[in-house]
Amino acid sequence: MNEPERSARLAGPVRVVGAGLLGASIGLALCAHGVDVILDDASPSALDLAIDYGAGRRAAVGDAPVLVVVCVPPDVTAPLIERELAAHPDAVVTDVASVKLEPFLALQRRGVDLTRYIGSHPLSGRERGGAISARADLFYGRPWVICRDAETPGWALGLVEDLALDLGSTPLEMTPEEHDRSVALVSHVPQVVASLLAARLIDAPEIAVALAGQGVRDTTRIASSDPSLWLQILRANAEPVVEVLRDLSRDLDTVVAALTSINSEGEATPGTRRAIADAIAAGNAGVARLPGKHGQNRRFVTLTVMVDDTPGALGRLLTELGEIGVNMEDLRLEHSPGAQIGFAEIAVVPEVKQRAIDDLVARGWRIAGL
Ligand SMILES: NC(=O)C1=CN([C@@H]2O[C@H](COP(=O)(O)OP(=O)(O)OC[C@H]3O[C@@H](n4cnc5c(N)ncnc54)[C@H](O)[C@@H]3O)[C@@H](O)[C@H]2O)C=CC1
Ligand SMILES: O=C(O)C(=O)Cc1ccc(O)cc1
Repeated sequence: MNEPERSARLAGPVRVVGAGLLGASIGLALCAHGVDVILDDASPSALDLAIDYGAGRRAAVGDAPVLVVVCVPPDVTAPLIERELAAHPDAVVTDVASVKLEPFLALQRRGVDLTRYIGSHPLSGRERGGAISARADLFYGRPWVICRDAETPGWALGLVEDLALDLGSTPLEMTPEEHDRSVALVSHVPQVVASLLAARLIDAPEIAVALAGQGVRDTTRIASSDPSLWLQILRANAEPVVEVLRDLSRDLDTVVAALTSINSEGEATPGTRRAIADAIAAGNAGVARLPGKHGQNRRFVTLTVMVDDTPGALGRLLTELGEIGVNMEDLRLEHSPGAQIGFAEIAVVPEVKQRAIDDLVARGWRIAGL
Protein backbone atom coordinates (compact mmCIF):
# COMPACT_ATOMS: atom_id res chain seq x y z
CA MET A 1 0.00 0.00 0.00
CA ASN A 2 1.32 3.49 -0.81
CA GLU A 3 2.10 5.72 2.17
CA PRO A 4 0.07 8.97 2.02
CA GLU A 5 2.30 11.95 1.22
CA ARG A 6 3.16 14.10 4.24
CA SER A 7 1.27 17.36 3.86
CA ALA A 8 0.80 18.41 7.48
CA ARG A 9 2.23 21.18 9.62
CA LEU A 10 2.56 18.69 12.50
CA ALA A 11 5.58 16.42 12.26
CA GLY A 12 4.20 13.73 14.59
CA PRO A 13 4.05 11.22 16.00
CA VAL A 14 0.72 12.25 17.50
CA ARG A 15 -0.72 10.05 20.25
CA VAL A 16 -4.52 9.98 20.49
CA VAL A 17 -6.04 8.61 23.71
CA GLY A 18 -9.68 7.60 23.27
CA ALA A 19 -10.38 6.18 19.82
CA GLY A 20 -14.09 7.06 19.62
CA LEU A 21 -15.80 9.66 17.42
CA LEU A 22 -13.37 12.51 18.13
CA GLY A 23 -10.19 10.44 18.50
CA ALA A 24 -10.77 8.34 15.37
CA SER A 25 -11.81 11.43 13.35
CA ILE A 26 -8.58 13.20 14.35
CA GLY A 27 -6.64 10.02 13.55
CA LEU A 28 -8.26 9.62 10.12
CA ALA A 29 -7.54 13.25 9.19
CA LEU A 30 -3.92 13.17 10.39
CA CYS A 31 -3.23 9.78 8.74
CA ALA A 32 -4.58 11.20 5.47
CA HIS A 33 -1.88 13.89 5.81
CA GLY A 34 0.78 11.21 6.33
CA VAL A 35 1.23 11.87 10.08
CA ASP A 36 2.16 8.88 12.28
CA VAL A 37 -0.82 8.46 14.64
CA ILE A 38 -0.61 6.25 17.73
CA LEU A 39 -4.02 5.22 19.09
CA ASP A 40 -4.91 4.10 22.60
CA ASP A 41 -8.23 3.26 24.26
CA ALA A 42 -9.34 1.58 27.49
CA SER A 43 -11.66 -0.56 25.39
CA PRO A 44 -9.70 -3.09 23.29
CA SER A 45 -12.57 -3.46 20.82
CA ALA A 46 -12.88 0.33 20.35
CA LEU A 47 -9.13 0.45 19.68
CA ASP A 48 -9.26 -2.47 17.19
CA LEU A 49 -12.17 -0.88 15.35
CA ALA A 50 -10.46 2.52 15.00
CA ILE A 51 -7.29 0.80 13.70
CA ASP A 52 -9.42 -1.21 11.23
CA TYR A 53 -10.85 2.08 9.93
CA GLY A 54 -7.32 3.39 9.31
CA ALA A 55 -7.29 6.01 12.09
CA GLY A 56 -3.83 5.07 13.36
CA ARG A 57 -1.66 2.29 14.77
CA ARG A 58 -1.16 0.55 18.11
CA ALA A 59 1.44 1.97 20.53
CA ALA A 60 4.95 0.48 20.40
CA VAL A 61 7.92 0.53 22.78
CA GLY A 62 10.03 3.65 22.21
CA ASP A 63 7.22 5.80 20.79
CA ALA A 64 8.00 9.48 21.37
CA PRO A 65 4.92 11.54 20.52
CA VAL A 66 5.34 15.31 20.08
CA LEU A 67 1.66 15.85 20.87
CA VAL A 68 -0.89 13.84 22.88
CA VAL A 69 -4.61 14.48 22.24
CA VAL A 70 -6.90 13.20 24.99
CA CYS A 71 -10.31 12.38 23.45
CA VAL A 72 -12.15 10.59 26.27
CA PRO A 73 -15.43 11.45 28.05
CA PRO A 74 -15.29 14.60 30.24
CA ASP A 75 -15.45 12.60 33.52
CA VAL A 76 -12.09 10.93 32.89
CA THR A 77 -10.38 13.73 30.98
CA ALA A 78 -8.43 15.31 33.91
CA PRO A 79 -6.90 12.04 35.23
CA LEU A 80 -5.84 11.03 31.73
CA ILE A 81 -4.24 14.44 31.05
CA GLU A 82 -2.27 13.98 34.29
CA ARG A 83 -1.25 10.43 33.29
CA GLU A 84 -0.18 11.47 29.78
CA LEU A 85 1.85 14.49 31.02
CA ALA A 86 3.77 12.12 33.30
CA ALA A 87 4.17 9.35 30.71
CA HIS A 88 5.41 11.64 27.91
CA PRO A 89 7.64 14.31 29.47
CA ASP A 90 8.66 15.81 26.10
CA ALA A 91 5.16 16.01 24.64
CA VAL A 92 2.54 18.75 24.67
CA VAL A 93 -0.80 17.42 25.92
CA THR A 94 -4.17 18.74 24.81
CA ASP A 95 -7.73 17.44 25.14
CA VAL A 96 -10.96 17.95 23.23
CA ALA A 97 -13.51 17.78 26.07
CA SER A 98 -16.63 19.92 25.64
CA VAL A 99 -15.99 21.68 28.97
CA LYS A 100 -12.74 23.42 29.78
CA LEU A 101 -12.84 24.96 33.27
CA GLU A 102 -13.58 21.90 35.41
CA PRO A 103 -10.73 19.66 34.15
CA PHE A 104 -8.32 22.62 34.36
CA LEU A 105 -9.29 23.37 38.00
CA ALA A 106 -9.14 19.67 38.92
CA LEU A 107 -5.56 19.46 37.60
CA GLN A 108 -4.58 22.71 39.37
CA ARG A 109 -6.01 21.40 42.66
CA ARG A 110 -3.87 18.28 42.31
CA GLY A 111 -0.80 20.49 41.87
CA VAL A 112 -0.04 19.18 38.36
CA ASP A 113 2.50 21.29 36.41
CA LEU A 114 0.39 22.51 33.51
CA THR A 115 3.11 24.20 31.43
CA ARG A 116 2.84 21.53 28.71
CA TYR A 117 -0.97 21.23 28.92
CA ILE A 118 -3.24 23.33 26.68
CA GLY A 119 -6.96 22.61 26.78
CA SER A 120 -8.82 22.76 23.48
CA HIS A 121 -12.24 22.04 22.00
CA PRO A 122 -13.24 21.56 18.38
CA LEU A 123 -16.76 22.92 17.89
CA SER A 124 -17.88 20.10 15.69
CA GLY A 125 -19.37 16.77 16.40
CA ARG A 126 -22.08 14.31 15.62
CA GLU A 127 -25.01 12.78 17.44
CA ARG A 128 -23.42 9.31 17.45
CA GLY A 129 -20.16 8.34 19.15
CA GLY A 130 -17.60 5.65 18.36
CA ALA A 131 -15.07 5.17 15.56
CA ILE A 132 -17.91 3.88 13.37
CA SER A 133 -19.21 7.46 13.08
CA ALA A 134 -15.76 9.03 12.60
CA ARG A 135 -15.04 11.25 9.61
CA ALA A 136 -11.78 12.80 8.46
CA ASP A 137 -13.61 16.02 7.49
CA LEU A 138 -15.45 16.38 10.82
CA PHE A 139 -13.53 19.51 11.81
CA TYR A 140 -13.34 21.17 8.42
CA GLY A 141 -14.38 24.83 8.48
CA ARG A 142 -15.28 24.79 12.19
CA PRO A 143 -13.80 26.81 15.07
CA TRP A 144 -11.32 25.06 17.40
CA VAL A 145 -11.07 26.80 20.78
CA ILE A 146 -7.64 26.81 22.42
CA CYS A 147 -7.30 27.78 26.09
CA ARG A 148 -3.75 28.93 26.71
CA ASP A 149 -2.61 30.79 29.81
CA ALA A 150 0.21 33.22 30.58
CA GLU A 151 2.67 30.35 31.23
CA THR A 152 1.97 28.55 27.95
CA PRO A 153 5.16 28.60 25.84
CA GLY A 154 4.69 29.77 22.25
CA TRP A 155 6.10 26.53 20.78
CA ALA A 156 3.55 24.46 22.73
CA LEU A 157 0.67 26.68 21.62
CA GLY A 158 1.97 26.37 18.05
CA LEU A 159 1.61 22.57 18.13
CA VAL A 160 -2.07 22.72 19.12
CA GLU A 161 -2.72 25.45 16.54
CA ASP A 162 -1.05 23.23 13.91
CA LEU A 163 -3.34 20.35 14.90
CA ALA A 164 -6.42 22.55 14.39
CA LEU A 165 -5.10 23.94 11.09
CA ASP A 166 -4.11 20.48 9.76
CA LEU A 167 -7.68 19.34 10.39
CA GLY A 168 -9.11 22.32 8.48
CA SER A 169 -10.36 24.17 11.59
CA THR A 170 -9.92 27.78 12.61
CA PRO A 171 -8.04 28.12 15.94
CA LEU A 172 -9.61 30.61 18.38
CA GLU A 173 -8.06 31.61 21.70
CA MET A 174 -10.31 31.89 24.77
CA THR A 175 -10.06 31.52 28.53
CA PRO A 176 -11.71 28.37 29.97
CA GLU A 177 -14.39 30.61 31.57
CA GLU A 178 -15.17 32.40 28.29
CA HIS A 179 -15.31 29.05 26.52
CA ASP A 180 -17.70 27.44 29.02
CA ARG A 181 -20.07 30.44 29.07
CA SER A 182 -20.09 30.57 25.27
CA VAL A 183 -20.77 26.87 24.74
CA ALA A 184 -23.47 26.91 27.43
CA LEU A 185 -25.36 29.30 25.13
CA VAL A 186 -24.56 27.90 21.68
CA SER A 187 -24.23 24.16 22.35
CA HIS A 188 -25.28 22.95 25.80
CA VAL A 189 -28.63 24.74 26.20
CA PRO A 190 -29.59 23.99 22.55
CA GLN A 191 -29.03 20.30 23.40
CA VAL A 192 -31.36 20.51 26.42
CA VAL A 193 -34.01 22.41 24.44
CA ALA A 194 -33.82 19.98 21.49
CA SER A 195 -34.10 16.98 23.82
CA LEU A 196 -37.06 18.39 25.78
CA LEU A 197 -38.86 19.41 22.60
CA ALA A 198 -38.31 16.00 20.97
CA ALA A 199 -39.54 14.29 24.14
CA ARG A 200 -42.95 15.95 23.52
CA LEU A 201 -43.26 13.65 20.49
CA ILE A 202 -43.15 10.42 22.50
CA ASP A 203 -46.86 10.37 23.32
CA ALA A 204 -48.04 12.37 20.31
CA PRO A 205 -50.71 10.75 18.13
CA GLU A 206 -49.43 9.17 14.91
CA ILE A 207 -51.37 11.68 12.78
CA ALA A 208 -49.61 14.59 14.46
CA VAL A 209 -46.13 13.08 13.95
CA ALA A 210 -47.01 12.42 10.28
CA LEU A 211 -47.32 16.18 9.73
CA ALA A 212 -43.76 16.86 10.92
CA GLY A 213 -41.87 19.14 8.54
CA GLN A 214 -38.56 20.92 8.50
CA GLY A 215 -39.29 23.12 11.54
CA VAL A 216 -39.48 20.30 14.05
CA ARG A 217 -36.62 18.44 12.32
CA ASP A 218 -34.35 21.52 12.52
CA THR A 219 -35.12 22.16 16.16
CA THR A 220 -34.69 18.51 17.27
CA ARG A 221 -31.80 17.31 15.08
CA ILE A 222 -29.39 16.93 18.00
CA ALA A 223 -31.96 15.17 20.20
CA SER A 224 -30.51 11.77 19.23
CA SER A 225 -27.27 12.56 21.11
CA ASP A 226 -25.75 10.21 23.69
CA PRO A 227 -27.37 10.69 27.15
CA SER A 228 -24.30 9.56 29.12
CA LEU A 229 -21.96 12.01 27.33
CA TRP A 230 -24.43 14.87 27.77
CA LEU A 231 -25.01 14.09 31.42
CA GLN A 232 -21.27 14.57 31.93
CA ILE A 233 -21.12 17.77 29.86
CA LEU A 234 -24.14 19.38 31.55
CA ARG A 235 -23.00 18.45 35.04
CA ALA A 236 -19.52 19.86 34.43
CA ASN A 237 -20.90 23.14 33.03
CA ALA A 238 -24.01 23.37 35.22
CA GLU A 239 -23.67 26.99 36.40
CA PRO A 240 -23.52 28.74 33.00
CA VAL A 241 -26.13 26.33 31.60
CA VAL A 242 -28.54 27.03 34.46
CA GLU A 243 -28.10 30.78 33.97
CA VAL A 244 -29.23 30.55 30.32
CA LEU A 245 -32.02 28.06 31.17
CA ARG A 246 -33.40 30.43 33.85
CA ASP A 247 -33.62 33.28 31.30
CA LEU A 248 -35.26 30.93 28.82
CA SER A 249 -37.71 29.71 31.44
CA ARG A 250 -38.68 33.33 32.23
CA ASP A 251 -39.33 34.01 28.53
CA LEU A 252 -41.41 30.83 28.28
CA ASP A 253 -43.48 31.98 31.27
CA THR A 254 -44.06 35.32 29.55
CA VAL A 255 -45.38 33.64 26.39
CA VAL A 256 -47.54 31.20 28.37
CA ALA A 257 -49.01 34.05 30.45
CA ALA A 258 -49.73 36.12 27.35
CA LEU A 259 -51.40 33.25 25.50
CA THR A 260 -53.53 32.21 28.45
CA SER A 261 -54.69 35.77 29.03
CA ILE A 262 -56.42 35.94 25.62
CA ASN A 263 -60.01 34.77 26.18
CA SER A 264 -62.21 32.76 23.82
CA GLU A 265 -63.61 36.00 22.33
CA GLY A 266 -60.07 37.05 21.44
CA GLU A 267 -60.04 39.77 24.11
CA ALA A 268 -56.84 40.40 25.96
CA THR A 269 -55.35 42.88 28.37
CA PRO A 270 -53.38 45.66 26.61
CA GLY A 271 -49.85 44.60 25.77
CA THR A 272 -50.61 40.88 25.46
CA ARG A 273 -50.32 40.67 21.69
CA ARG A 274 -47.24 42.81 21.79
CA ALA A 275 -45.58 40.43 24.29
CA ILE A 276 -46.08 37.53 21.89
CA ALA A 277 -44.94 39.46 18.82
CA ASP A 278 -41.89 40.73 20.75
CA ALA A 279 -40.90 37.15 21.63
CA ILE A 280 -40.96 36.12 17.95
CA ALA A 281 -39.23 39.35 16.84
CA ALA A 282 -36.48 38.83 19.43
CA GLY A 283 -35.92 35.44 17.82
CA ASN A 284 -35.55 37.14 14.41
CA ALA A 285 -32.88 39.43 15.86
CA GLY A 286 -31.06 36.55 17.57
CA VAL A 287 -30.96 34.22 14.59
CA ALA A 288 -29.66 37.06 12.38
CA ARG A 289 -26.51 37.07 14.52
CA LEU A 290 -25.55 33.49 13.62
CA PRO A 291 -22.61 33.43 11.26
CA GLY A 292 -23.33 32.06 7.79
CA LYS A 293 -21.02 30.22 5.45
CA HIS A 294 -17.34 31.16 5.98
CA GLY A 295 -18.29 32.81 9.26
CA GLN A 296 -19.78 35.86 7.55
CA ASN A 297 -22.75 37.59 9.07
CA ARG A 298 -24.30 37.65 5.66
CA ARG A 299 -27.79 36.21 5.23
CA PHE A 300 -28.76 34.13 2.26
CA VAL A 301 -32.10 33.80 0.55
CA THR A 302 -33.58 30.49 -0.51
CA LEU A 303 -35.42 29.16 -3.50
CA THR A 304 -37.18 25.82 -3.39
CA VAL A 305 -37.01 23.62 -6.47
CA MET A 306 -39.35 20.65 -6.89
CA VAL A 307 -37.36 17.56 -7.77
CA ASP A 308 -38.97 14.35 -9.08
CA ASP A 309 -38.14 11.33 -6.94
CA THR A 310 -36.25 9.65 -9.80
CA PRO A 311 -32.62 8.53 -10.06
CA GLY A 312 -30.29 11.37 -11.03
CA ALA A 313 -32.86 14.20 -10.75
CA LEU A 314 -31.04 16.00 -7.94
CA GLY A 315 -27.70 15.51 -9.70
CA ARG A 316 -29.12 17.17 -12.83
CA LEU A 317 -30.36 20.14 -10.80
CA LEU A 318 -26.95 20.69 -9.22
CA THR A 319 -25.20 20.37 -12.60
CA GLU A 320 -27.59 22.90 -14.16
CA LEU A 321 -27.09 25.34 -11.29
CA GLY A 322 -23.38 25.14 -12.10
CA GLU A 323 -24.07 25.66 -15.81
CA ILE A 324 -26.06 28.83 -15.14
CA GLY A 325 -23.25 30.07 -12.88
CA VAL A 326 -25.15 30.09 -9.56
CA ASN A 327 -23.05 29.35 -6.47
CA MET A 328 -25.06 27.25 -4.03
CA GLU A 329 -24.32 28.38 -0.44
CA ASP A 330 -26.34 25.63 1.21
CA LEU A 331 -28.69 22.79 0.30
CA ARG A 332 -31.49 21.17 2.25
CA LEU A 333 -33.75 18.37 1.08
CA GLU A 334 -37.29 17.70 2.18
CA HIS A 335 -39.61 14.95 1.09
CA SER A 336 -43.27 15.47 0.60
CA PRO A 337 -45.12 12.83 2.63
CA GLY A 338 -46.97 10.47 0.32
CA ALA A 339 -45.83 12.17 -2.93
CA GLN A 340 -43.12 11.12 -5.39
CA ILE A 341 -41.51 14.53 -5.14
CA GLY A 342 -38.79 16.19 -3.13
CA PHE A 343 -38.07 19.82 -2.38
CA ALA A 344 -34.51 21.08 -2.77
CA GLU A 345 -34.16 24.25 -0.73
CA ILE A 346 -31.19 26.10 -2.17
CA ALA A 347 -29.55 29.04 -0.41
CA VAL A 348 -28.01 31.70 -2.62
CA VAL A 349 -26.85 35.29 -2.22
CA PRO A 350 -29.81 37.67 -2.70
CA GLU A 351 -28.38 39.23 -5.90
CA VAL A 352 -28.63 35.98 -7.90
CA LYS A 353 -32.00 34.68 -6.71
CA GLN A 354 -34.18 36.09 -9.49
CA ARG A 355 -31.77 35.10 -12.24
CA ALA A 356 -31.52 31.57 -10.79
CA ILE A 357 -35.32 31.28 -10.79
CA ASP A 358 -35.67 32.61 -14.36
CA ASP A 359 -32.95 30.34 -15.76
CA LEU A 360 -34.22 27.24 -13.92
CA VAL A 361 -37.82 27.85 -15.03
CA ALA A 362 -36.59 28.33 -18.62
CA ARG A 363 -34.92 24.92 -18.33
CA GLY A 364 -38.19 23.31 -17.18
CA TRP A 365 -37.69 23.20 -13.40
CA ARG A 366 -40.64 23.95 -11.13
CA ILE A 367 -40.07 26.43 -8.32
CA ALA A 368 -42.25 26.04 -5.21
CA GLY A 369 -44.30 29.08 -4.27
CA LEU A 370 -44.21 30.74 -7.68
N1 LIG B 1 -19.43 13.88 20.40
C1 LIG B 1 -19.24 15.11 19.97
O1 LIG B 1 -19.96 15.58 19.10
C2 LIG B 1 -18.12 15.92 20.56
C3 LIG B 1 -17.43 15.47 21.67
N2 LIG B 1 -16.42 16.23 22.19
C4 LIG B 1 -15.69 15.74 23.36
O2 LIG B 1 -14.83 14.71 22.91
C5 LIG B 1 -14.63 13.73 23.92
C6 LIG B 1 -14.86 12.36 23.35
O3 LIG B 1 -16.19 12.27 22.86
P1 LIG B 1 -16.59 11.23 21.73
O4 LIG B 1 -15.44 10.96 20.84
O5 LIG B 1 -17.88 11.72 21.16
O6 LIG B 1 -16.89 9.94 22.63
P2 LIG B 1 -16.85 8.40 22.19
O7 LIG B 1 -17.70 7.69 23.18
O8 LIG B 1 -17.13 8.25 20.74
O9 LIG B 1 -15.32 8.01 22.45
C7 LIG B 1 -14.71 8.04 23.71
C8 LIG B 1 -13.67 6.92 23.75
O10 LIG B 1 -12.92 7.05 24.96
C9 LIG B 1 -12.66 5.77 25.45
N3 LIG B 1 -12.37 5.83 26.87
C10 LIG B 1 -13.24 6.04 27.89
N4 LIG B 1 -12.57 6.04 29.07
C11 LIG B 1 -11.26 5.86 28.77
C12 LIG B 1 -10.08 5.78 29.56
N5 LIG B 1 -10.13 5.90 30.88
N6 LIG B 1 -8.89 5.55 28.92
C13 LIG B 1 -8.83 5.42 27.58
N7 LIG B 1 -9.94 5.49 26.78
C14 LIG B 1 -11.12 5.71 27.38
C15 LIG B 1 -13.92 4.98 25.12
O11 LIG B 1 -13.67 3.57 25.12
C16 LIG B 1 -14.28 5.52 23.76
O12 LIG B 1 -13.72 4.74 22.71
C17 LIG B 1 -15.58 14.11 25.07
O13 LIG B 1 -14.84 14.71 26.10
C18 LIG B 1 -16.53 15.11 24.43
O14 LIG B 1 -16.96 16.07 25.38
C19 LIG B 1 -16.01 17.41 21.62
C20 LIG B 1 -16.65 17.89 20.50
C21 LIG B 1 -17.78 17.19 19.90
O1 LIG C 1 -24.16 19.03 15.97
C1 LIG C 1 -23.99 20.09 16.57
O2 LIG C 1 -24.45 21.15 16.16
C2 LIG C 1 -23.20 20.12 17.80
O3 LIG C 1 -23.31 21.06 18.52
C3 LIG C 1 -22.27 18.95 18.07
C4 LIG C 1 -21.33 19.16 19.19
C5 LIG C 1 -21.51 18.44 20.36
C6 LIG C 1 -20.64 18.61 21.42
C7 LIG C 1 -19.60 19.49 21.31
O4 LIG C 1 -18.75 19.65 22.35
C8 LIG C 1 -19.38 20.20 20.16
C9 LIG C 1 -20.27 20.04 19.09
